[in-house]
Amino acid sequence: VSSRYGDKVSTLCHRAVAWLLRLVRGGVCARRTHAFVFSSCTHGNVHSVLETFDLYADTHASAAIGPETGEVLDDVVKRVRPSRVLELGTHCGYSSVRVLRLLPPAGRLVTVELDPLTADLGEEIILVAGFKHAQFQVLTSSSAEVIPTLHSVLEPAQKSSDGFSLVLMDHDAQQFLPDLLALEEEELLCSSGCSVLLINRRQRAEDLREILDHVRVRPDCFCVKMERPCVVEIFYQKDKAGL
Ligand SMILES: C[S@@+](CC[C@H](N)C(=O)[O-])C[C@H]1O[C@@H](n2cnc3c(N)ncnc32)[C@H](O)[C@@H]1O
Repeated sequence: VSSRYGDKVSTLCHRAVAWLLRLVRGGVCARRTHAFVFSSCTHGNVHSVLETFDLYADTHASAAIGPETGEVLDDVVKRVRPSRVLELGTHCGYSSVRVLRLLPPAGRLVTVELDPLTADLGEEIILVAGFKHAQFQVLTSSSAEVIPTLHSVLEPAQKSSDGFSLVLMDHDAQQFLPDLLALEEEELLCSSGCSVLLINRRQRAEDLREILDHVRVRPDCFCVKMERPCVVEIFYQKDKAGL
């Protein structure tokens, strides 16, 4: 019994150390990326901000989706023309800036970041790129905690809203399915159509297996619209006739 107890304690310790390392490394990565972009880009110039991120990523480890996946994201934003976008996983704001620059004048981005310091750094970069708080909101929270509160963030003055027509998930692959289900449960996915982009960081099919298996057994409201090694697009529509 005591050896089993010891094993459990040791597993917990390993997990705690791994979590701390992820937190510290993540913080360092965000601070370095932010410092480089902030000091090297032309403030107020979106293209310069994105170019500076890409320049940084040429020589350093970077959490930003980068130009290749960024172009896939751009194509989806141009096709969907969303008025409300939800991003899970802000980091330093690279993908937020990519999305914001393509939104219509009335479009809004809500972006969620778990780590408070990273959220502040990301928000600053979005402002440096020239966007205003009327166009975006950074929420510091875990996706699971924030989703049930999003109705009030979307349309504070109204009881109901159309929900998000684009969701970008680039936070934690293990959260993709629970968060998708929570968004559906809360009726936060636009019923007339919502594209959900899943960023497959490790480009491993098994990382997305759970969510794709779920989607494929529900053809009444989901379909897989695009499947690339680094990004998968799921399309949600409540009314099957439109699929
Ligand atoms: C890969 S980075 C996002 C990169 C960003 N999309 C870009 O292209 O610049 C993932 C971010 O998600 C955050 N994150 C991880 N799990 C999360 C969760 N459950 N809820 C919200 N944010 C989370 C991490 O702190 C990290 O900053």
